[in-house]
Amino acid sequence: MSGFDLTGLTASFDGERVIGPLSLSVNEGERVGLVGRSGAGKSTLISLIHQQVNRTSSLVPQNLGLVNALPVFHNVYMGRLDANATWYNTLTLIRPFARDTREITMLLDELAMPEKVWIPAASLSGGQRQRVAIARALYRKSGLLLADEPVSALDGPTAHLVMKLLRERFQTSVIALHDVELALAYCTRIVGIQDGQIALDEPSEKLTPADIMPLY
Ligand SMILES: Nc1ncnc2c1ncn2[C@@H]1O[C@H](COP(=O)(O)OP(=O)(O)OP(=O)(O)O)[C@@H](O)[C@H]1O
Repeated sequence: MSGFDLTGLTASFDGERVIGPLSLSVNEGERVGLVGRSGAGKSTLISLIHQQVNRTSSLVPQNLGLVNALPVFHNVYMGRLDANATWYNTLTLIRPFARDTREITMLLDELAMPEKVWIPAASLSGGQRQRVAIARALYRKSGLLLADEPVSALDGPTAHLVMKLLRERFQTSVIALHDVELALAYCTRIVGIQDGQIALDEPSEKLTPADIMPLY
């Protein structure tokens, strides 16, 4: 099951409520675009969902969560750390197994950066770092993707390439996007967040960019 049905979602910082209480139910197969102005609560909502689904989802956080001192390979490999035995993960740190190297290089090839597999994450550009976090989420092979602005640092054609890949590989997704056109093109449902509440929830096919603009 990759959908979820969550109620009573709330988050506060320093005693100030920034999310909810709200309910969000997402069916398997839905692709939800989370939109809303900066500070509306999208990132907070994504991490709440991630906690509530017991961290089983594939997550692309806004800060990417890469380990700079490790090569791209190991940053991607981390997507599936919990699926392997400790001895296997420890050996991989020193000398990766050929089948994992093959799989991860193929993923990086799909993201147009196979030559970076042994480069430390610290030496990558912003857009390359973002693609490593996306590769890590793809490598996890979860049915549910939670992604926070996953293509914000990518040029137009690369953003489309990544959005197509995410649509193809994840059955269900919740993706925060500032680019309303991308949200309408790749998501089946748009959820608009305003002041920590759901202010819009409609199928994408019923919406135009002008319908979403009042949220900004
Ligand atoms: N760790 C934190 N400590 C205090 N306040 C926080 C923290 N994280 C988020 N907030 C506050 O919660 C509110 C929602 O933030 P959040 O990052 O969820 O918004 P967002 O919609 O994702 O914004 P953006 O589009 O800029 O990423 C903001 O007012 C923000 O200042």
